[in-house]
Amino acid sequence: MLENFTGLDVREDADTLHEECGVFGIWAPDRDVARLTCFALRALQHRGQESAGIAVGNGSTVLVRKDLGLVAEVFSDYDLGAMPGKLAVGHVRYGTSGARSWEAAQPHLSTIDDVIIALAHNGTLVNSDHLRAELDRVGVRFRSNTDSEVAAKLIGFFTGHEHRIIKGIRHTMNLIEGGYAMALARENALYAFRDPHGIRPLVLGELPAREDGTGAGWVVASETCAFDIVGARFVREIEPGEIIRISEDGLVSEPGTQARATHNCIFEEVYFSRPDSIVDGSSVYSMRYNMGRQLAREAPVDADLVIGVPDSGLPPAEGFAAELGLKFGEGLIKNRYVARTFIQPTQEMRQMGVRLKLNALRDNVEGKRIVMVDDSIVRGTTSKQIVRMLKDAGAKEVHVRINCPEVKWPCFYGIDTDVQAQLISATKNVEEVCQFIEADSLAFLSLEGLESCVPKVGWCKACYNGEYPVEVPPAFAAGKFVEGFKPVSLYPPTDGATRSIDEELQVEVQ
Ligand SMILES: O=P(O)(O)OC[C@H]1O[C@H](OP(=O)(O)OP(=O)(O)O)[C@H](O)[C@@H]1O
Ligand SMILES: NC(=O)CC[C@H](N)C(=O)O
Ligand code: SF4
Ligand SMILES: [Mg+2]
Repeated sequence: MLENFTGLDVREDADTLHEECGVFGIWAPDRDVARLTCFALRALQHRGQESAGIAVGNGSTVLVRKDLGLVAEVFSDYDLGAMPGKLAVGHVRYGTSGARSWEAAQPHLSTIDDVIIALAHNGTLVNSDHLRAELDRVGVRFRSNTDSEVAAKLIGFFTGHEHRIIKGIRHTMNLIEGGYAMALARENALYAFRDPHGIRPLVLGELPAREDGTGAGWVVASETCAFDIVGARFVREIEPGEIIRISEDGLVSEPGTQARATHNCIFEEVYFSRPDSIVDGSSVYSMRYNMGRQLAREAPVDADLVIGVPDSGLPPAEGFAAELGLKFGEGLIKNRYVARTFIQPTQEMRQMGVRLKLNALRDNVEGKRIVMVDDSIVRGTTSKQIVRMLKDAGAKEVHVRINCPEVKWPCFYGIDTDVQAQLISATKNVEEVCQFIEADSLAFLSLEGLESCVPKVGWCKACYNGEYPVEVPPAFAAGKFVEGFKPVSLYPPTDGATRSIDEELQVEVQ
């Protein structure tokens, strides 16, 4: 069955904004680490539905199980029972680099003599082609064509020379550019590290001991919602450029690479993160609610009912209605058993995909002037389908309100929107998009309005304003921008971006 998928890249067929990836790591020698990782991955399932994997360190080696499919499809009770260990890392994938294949599923392995390491990565590395060629030159072989495997093999390569994994990670962090939040397992230690701009999120939590004093441990995850499910307490964010190492010796924070200006992905707040997660000290739910209120102040409209597009459009719709004193209610019912994985690659089936997932609630919308709030318009497929659905169900007017600005620029740091021509707002203005989705009116939240609803940390906003914190190498960007669009690089590339492996081996790391 797997062979049907191997090497088949279906990302071109994707028709809505897809998530990125979720990573998790746990150090808890007297807990069932594989099962706890499986629970955590289920909490992070919204971040990626293509494949799932768990690697367990059991003191003497690393065991991995990964496959295409949802977490519940990949891991049986039997599988989890066969993976006892002290620590584990887990991953759910929506690929941004390489095929949607078994080989591209994570964690990726690398061996250094008799030591095995397993790496889980959320993000995209913009210079992985150069680094792959470098590894290729020195005889390193790959099983997949993903950027994440390049990182795993780089760590393995440098560790082979330096004989310490921490040094292997540091050399790798010197070279890789882009967005990354990574968790790495070896047989007796867990590592977690994050890109120097903090583009992709990674948080640290603590597992409290049981009443008898056993069971204490540490966890790392893309989002805090994964902590709640395993009973862990949020401790702090993993800092940009930091490496955390957890072993019998406890938790140690080590410098990885020089932190640069913080640029957390603002789209996490808008769409990717679950509303019950806490990001930068604020609840995602409350930030989205406030985005809805701000949107209502910026683009008010009189209506009989405000509805949200499930799931991420619900909190801002509630805020929008509250701000204007309008009625908030359900207008769309979501079939929670439909996974995008099953959406087929023809236009007819794509459209059916939205209908499979959502249906209009005629009782509530018939004869009414509706405000429909969603988090974003990317390619425009979802909004167009839903507006039609609401009108077919008898809505008199449908006013669309979007709680982020127009997505005009491609993302190269972990989201699969790296081709600008696919973004409807890159080539159409608000009025034209409104016509395309056949709405009665359309408005987007301003960038200033969005920023007023999130904490005052540094943000990556490149998909809205074209200002990229990490320079995208010309070869990687080739053909990805619409003619006439000139991205701005906020900083020059680092020295490591184009360095060869031989040159990096001359660099002293601690
Ligand atoms: O303009 P489009 O290209 O259609 O993309 C935008 C839509 O994609 C996302 O929803 P998605 O269906 O991916 O997931 P969700 O159910 O989590 O909202 C997002 O919430 C928008 O609804
Ligand atoms: N969405 C992601 O974070 C993907 C991670 C990695 N670039 C991959 O394609 O596997
Ligand atoms: S470009 Fe947009 S989606 Fe990509 S990391 Fe930056 S803010 Fe996030
Ligand atoms: Mg949606």
